Amino acid sequence: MAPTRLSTRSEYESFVDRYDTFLFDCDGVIWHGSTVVNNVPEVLDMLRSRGKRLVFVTNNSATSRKDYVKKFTSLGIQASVEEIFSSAYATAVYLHDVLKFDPSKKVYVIGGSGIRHELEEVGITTLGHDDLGQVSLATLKEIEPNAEVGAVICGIDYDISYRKLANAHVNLVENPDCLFIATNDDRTLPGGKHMYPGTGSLLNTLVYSTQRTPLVMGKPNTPMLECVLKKFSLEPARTCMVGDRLDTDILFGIKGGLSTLCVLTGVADEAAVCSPESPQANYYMASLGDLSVIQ
Ligand SMILES: O=C(O)[C@H](O)[C@H](O)COP(=O)(O)O
Ligand SMILES: [Mg+2]
Repeated sequence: MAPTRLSTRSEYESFVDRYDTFLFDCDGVIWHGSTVVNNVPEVLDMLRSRGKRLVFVTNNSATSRKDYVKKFTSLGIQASVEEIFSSAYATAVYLHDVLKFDPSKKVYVIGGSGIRHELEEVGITTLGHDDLGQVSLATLKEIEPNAEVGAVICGIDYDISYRKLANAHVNLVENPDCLFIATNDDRTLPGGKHMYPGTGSLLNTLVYSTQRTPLVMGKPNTPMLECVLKKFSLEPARTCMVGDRLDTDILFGIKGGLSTLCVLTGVADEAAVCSPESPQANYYMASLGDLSVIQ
């Protein structure tokens, strides 16, 4: 079923009135990199003024929730830590609360400060963020499995290095008890003008070399979905997931029994959004900033 295209003021009004909670994806919906999408701050203000609850659900694990608040503020958007649910936070919650990860063990991280800080918040020590040094065949033998490492986590890492990959690889291959977790597995990362390699593209280097399958946290996978549904006690019939990608955001909404809105901000290809295998009823399409016509 093709999505219902919203384009008139009355269509926007009745769409907004249908829901109490809006889950917003971030990359490609609220912003592209560090550029906010036109009129989106006004749309979010309008929703808040109508008493709507906003939750920001992002697969981007590069930034901690506290630092996301700073980013939102810098872009003129009000947001609290409690409203932000990133794949780094979902990973920390899952390791700590669900897997009951042994705090005497450490986590080797391929990823940014977002993962490190969220894990530290739940008392888990991380390794790997400064493994940036050059490697040669002569120095390769220095890279050994570390018995203290109980898990390897892979997220988006703008400072990816062979040294990090080699450390992650030996820990995953030499220690079968070492958990293998990915914050998400998006193939690409929207950066505004272009798409770039996403977490999934980095992750698959390790999947290929170790022949191990990671547990993936982020949209549309179950760990993130269950955490969000539980933490915010969502009423599916009154909740809409707003995203830019069918394979993560829209599928996440469908799995949660939510309504979905696919936004067209130059990332989601309109043809793909309208593809015949597009999902179910309560599936909408709009340019998010256009909703600013209603106050
Ligand atoms: O590669 C990634 O990690 C993702 O493309 C990216 O960060 C997605 O973030 P989201 O659209 O879920 O905010
Ligand atoms: Mg996105």
